[in-house]
Amino acid sequence: MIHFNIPAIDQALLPALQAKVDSKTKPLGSLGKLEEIAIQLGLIQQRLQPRLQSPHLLVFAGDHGIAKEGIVNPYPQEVTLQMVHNFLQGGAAVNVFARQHNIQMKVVDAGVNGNLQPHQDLISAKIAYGTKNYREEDAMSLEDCHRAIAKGAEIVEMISQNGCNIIGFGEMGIGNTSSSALLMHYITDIPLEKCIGKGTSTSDSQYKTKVNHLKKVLFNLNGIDLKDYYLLLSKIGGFEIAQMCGGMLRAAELGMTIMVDGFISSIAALIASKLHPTLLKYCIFVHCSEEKGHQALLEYMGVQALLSLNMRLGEGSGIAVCYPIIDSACRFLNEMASFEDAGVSDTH
Ligand SMILES: Cc1cc2ncn([C@H]3O[C@H](COP(=O)(O)O)[C@@H](O)[C@H]3O)c2cc1C
Ligand SMILES: O=C(O)c1cccnc1
Repeated sequence: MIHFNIPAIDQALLPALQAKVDSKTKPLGSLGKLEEIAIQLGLIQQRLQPRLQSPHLLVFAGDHGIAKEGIVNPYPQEVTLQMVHNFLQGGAAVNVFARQHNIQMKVVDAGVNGNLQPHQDLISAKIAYGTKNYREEDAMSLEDCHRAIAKGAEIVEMISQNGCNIIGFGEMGIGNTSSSALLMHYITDIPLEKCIGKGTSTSDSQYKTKVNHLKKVLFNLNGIDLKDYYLLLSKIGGFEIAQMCGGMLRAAELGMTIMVDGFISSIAALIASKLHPTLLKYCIFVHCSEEKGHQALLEYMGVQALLSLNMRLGEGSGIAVCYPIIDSACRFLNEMASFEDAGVSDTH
């Protein structure tokens, strides 16, 4: 089992960072959330001039056994593999936005049910050809869960060695809104119906079927220690969720800024933060998804999302869209003139 050592962020620099923000030629506090992000970046990097270096976005892909039934997911399981090809060809939403903002994107095969040819943007980290159906048996063995955590950590370490200090976590896996809702319910104790959203569906009747079907999973978990997060992940999780979780923990350990995408990415952050609460200080939750449970999940973690764009896609698409705002926060701190520099009069 892999151990992470995530340091608490030293707050000693906070007054100097706040003073720097306040010295800029603007009314006090007028850059709102940009000011909070600028300070967070400064604290994570422990300097008054934080820099965003080589931004990366990883899209972790994995299949879910339950998706084979076609009951909780309107789109068939094959779409995971097909979308991975689409990512590698540059045709998905996340590709378009990542290209727009010069974010390097890599696709991780965490556990896709199919074989993939080698590709320069593909990281092969397959644990298995999808999880098992957790309605019938554990999604994965505990051993595979630990392998997935370690693999995610290894991948992030490799990316950081290329000079990246800000990294985003997106995902692709048909059926993974169901796995995420179950994980949220067991970890937070929020009623299951408040955790389940429509996912890729737009129909109320499909939603009701999804809720009824997922309620049947509840029996399998009787008697397990719900605070054993790795065990829970192995019972009902996904390989992409486990790898994101390990990746986020290693990113925090390395002092990187973590960009969390929508509902599924936030579930990985939830598990990671249950294991190491200091993780949240390294995270920027870029947007609040339309997926039903996301707002409640963010509130449970005591965090606020940067934007609310009514998006409900996943892939890391929210990260790619919101990254320029984080960039703006960093730039104003570094480039904006102070009252003194510009000869502008401050308040009396
Ligand atoms: C074409 C297509 C592209 C996607 N890109 C992200 N997702 C998103 O939808 C899936 C989760 O929804 P559910 O639990 O309802 O299956 C995930 O793969 C997620 O990333 C997509 C889904 C589809 C169909
Ligand atoms: O918010 C998300 O991450 C999300 C929502 C719906 C479908 N897929 C992903």
